[in-house]
Amino acid sequence: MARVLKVATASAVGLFPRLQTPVPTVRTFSTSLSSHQVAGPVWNLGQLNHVAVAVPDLEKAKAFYKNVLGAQVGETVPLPEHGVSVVFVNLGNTKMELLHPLGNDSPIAGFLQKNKAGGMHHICIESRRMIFQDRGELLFHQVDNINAAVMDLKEKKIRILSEEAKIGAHGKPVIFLHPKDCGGVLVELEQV
Ligand SMILES: C[C@@H](C(=O)O)C(=O)SCCNC(=O)CCNC(=O)[C@H](O)C(C)(C)COP(=O)(O)OP(=O)(O)OC[C@H]1O[C@@H](n2cnc3c(N)ncnc32)[C@H](O)[C@@H]1OP(=O)(O)O
Repeated sequence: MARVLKVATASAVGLFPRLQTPVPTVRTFSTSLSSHQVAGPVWNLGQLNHVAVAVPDLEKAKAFYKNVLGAQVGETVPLPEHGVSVVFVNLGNTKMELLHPLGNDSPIAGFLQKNKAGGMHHICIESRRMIFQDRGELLFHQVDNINAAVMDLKEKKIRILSEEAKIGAHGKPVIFLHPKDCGGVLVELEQV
């Protein structure tokens, strides 16, 4: 859903400190947002949030990153709604997420059956809100980017692996895109 803000230049810059004048991305579309009305994606990819690795033995993997490589390794967090337990390894500019199956229907069970020693499971890319300037007026549209992404990707026949966004490991909405539609890589988009 689009929200419209009418603001003066100064307050726009104040509200959205990442924006410097002139506004870097300027597209024109009406207040009722639809991807039909926009030339490109209505959401904006940001940085790599994490690379996830599925592991058969979580404690062994934690010990490897902590004791052998000397990384900062977090606590094990069970996420039953995702069917996994996760551990984040802090790498400074990004993270690794160690994944281990939780429960009977874990979505990573099949992957670990095929890859007994574990392996790279998915990448997670941040998806930022995009702010639009309308017809040169100081009329800004804020897009709920995960819903915009869903709409845009469905039109482009990219399979989304859940009916709707779920809340991911960082408490933010996430969607997963089918690896066969993304060059063989399972892609998670996280709204930031
Ligand atoms: C907490 C949260 C967060 O970070 O915020 C998480 O990480 S949750 C992390 C866990 N959650 C998820 O992964 C949710 C989304 N994932 C899924 O829905 C599933 O894992 C699928 C991606 C659909 C795969 O499921 P499953 O292994 O049962 O399907 P499948 O055996 O039929 O696989 C279909 C084809 O995709 C390939 N395939 C399966 N998993 C893959 C992966 N991770 N990367 C690349 N390719 C993969 C298989 O080898 C197979 O290819 P061939 O046909 O060529 O043999």
